[in-house]
Amino acid sequence: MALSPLALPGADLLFDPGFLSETEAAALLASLSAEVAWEQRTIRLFGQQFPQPRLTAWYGSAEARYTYSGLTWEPRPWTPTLLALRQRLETATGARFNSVLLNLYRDGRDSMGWHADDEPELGPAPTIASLSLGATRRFRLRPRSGLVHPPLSVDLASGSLLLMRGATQQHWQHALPKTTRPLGPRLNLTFRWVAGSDGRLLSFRLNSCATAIDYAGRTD
Ligand SMILES: O=C(O)CCC(=O)C(=O)O
Ligand SMILES: [Fe+2]
Repeated sequence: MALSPLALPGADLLFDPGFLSETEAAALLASLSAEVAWEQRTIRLFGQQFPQPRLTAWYGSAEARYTYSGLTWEPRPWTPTLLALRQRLETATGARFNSVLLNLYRDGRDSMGWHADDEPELGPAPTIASLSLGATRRFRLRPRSGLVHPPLSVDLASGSLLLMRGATQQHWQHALPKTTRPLGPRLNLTFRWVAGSDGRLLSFRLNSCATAIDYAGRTD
């Protein structure tokens, strides 16, 4: 299939519900679930530590150091599987990526809270390619202050590709809510370009007061 625009004011979104075939997506889910070094990180919020309600991993080129929810991550080196995927996504999108954040939502109790990917390392108008594998989950978008618009829901099925570009992160937040539906695991990869740690992009920080509030503990 092909990438086509999702109409949303102040955002630049492209969506391909079938970027990978079902078979390809299932094979990739199996290999990445096994070969990725998954971790459950903790997040500091209001002076307390909480386990993130999902497993994560960060891969990329050495310069792609990244600060996320108050944590600094050194990327693990690319694996052949991730490099091949990056190549494919660069060809399909015309963008360049030097890193990928992987999230594994083990079941419907795993989630990601409302945030925008507006860390200074990503620059003012990041292009983020989000590839989903496994269980279909509902991805929600809501406007940030200054924009009045109803929220948008997009069901991200296995093999789908969502491209967020331009001012999307400045005007919109997104989240992956919990669900009580019995679901298998879902793996999401967000390919990004992260500027080096020399601070080149710091002056472009536009949303300095944005918070990546991500507290949503599992109840088990
Ligand atoms: O799992 C998803 O679809 C969203 C992931 C996300 O927003 C992120 O990694 O920043
Ligand atoms: Fe995000």
